[in-house]
Amino acid sequence: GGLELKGTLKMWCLDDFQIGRPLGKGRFGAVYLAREQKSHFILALKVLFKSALEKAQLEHQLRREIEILSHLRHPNILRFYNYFHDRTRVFLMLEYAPRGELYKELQRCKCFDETRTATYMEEISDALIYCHAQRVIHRDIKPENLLLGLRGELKLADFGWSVHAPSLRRTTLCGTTDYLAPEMIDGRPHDENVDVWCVGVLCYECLVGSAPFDAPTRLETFRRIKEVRLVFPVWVPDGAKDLISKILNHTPSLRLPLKEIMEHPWVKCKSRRILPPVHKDVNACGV
Ligand SMILES: Clc1ccc(CN2CCN(c3c(Br)cnc4[nH]c(-c5ccc(CN6CCOCC6)cc5)nc34)CC2)cc1
Repeated sequence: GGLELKGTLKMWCLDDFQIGRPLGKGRFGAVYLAREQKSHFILALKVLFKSALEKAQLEHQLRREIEILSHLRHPNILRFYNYFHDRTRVFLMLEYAPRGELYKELQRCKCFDETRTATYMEEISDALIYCHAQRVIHRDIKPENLLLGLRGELKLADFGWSVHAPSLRRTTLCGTTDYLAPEMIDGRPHDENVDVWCVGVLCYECLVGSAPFDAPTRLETFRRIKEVRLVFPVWVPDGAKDLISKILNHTPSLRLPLKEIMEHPWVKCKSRRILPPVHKDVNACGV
């Protein structure tokens, strides 16, 4: 079962856990495998250093991520159970994704076949339909923020950049440029359709093994994104080319809606999505 609830609102602390191996290091901290002492429940514990967060003025962004994550429950969204902090660190209790990070899998396989790619398209579209229904836009969809569950299903993680739509970006852009939508580059107001753009870029990168607007310099990548200079290798199947071309439209409102991505003939025929058995969500950690 889930992490048992003690009393009404359980205040967690580090002593409640046995810390396992590090799952990865980041700029502001690290993620460890952890086991809750009483229930032996396995989870991922993300440790962030308050000093680093303050220096980068990201405390408000973390507060927003916690606020947003604590209300999201979907099989393709990495579950957030609870959080706690001590004098120097903030701890996020997150679902453990047993099959690791999608981008490492993509590096290992070079590219994915149609079945695997179409299944990911169905899963991420369903997760985003759920987020957008709550006016949450992720804004940072890319292989680095996607994890793989027990059955290889996609788990959308890292809502650090997510906001409530509509929104104007306030903090400077950092990290990969390949997934930026044209309106994000121009700093124009953006809405849920930035996530739809990223689904198109992800579909291309999964099938081809490199991003559609990849270029030697950041500036050239921006130019290719704004022109939507889309070039497919000859072997990309027509169904996938049709889907990607309908998503990667410069005009946000003309992009194929998520529901129609899920119903696209190529996705319908190639996807082998397995939904986990629905279980009554034991009131895990009182979130
Ligand atoms: Cl502060 C910060 C620190 C590190 C990172 C980068 N990753 C973010 C995602 N992290 C994981 C989270 Br959150 C939740 N569940 C996970 N599960 C794993 C994981 C699980 C299994 C493996 C081992 N591989 C699995 C695939 O086969 C080869 C071996 C590697 C990683 N990483 C995470 C791992 C670290 C982001 C932010």
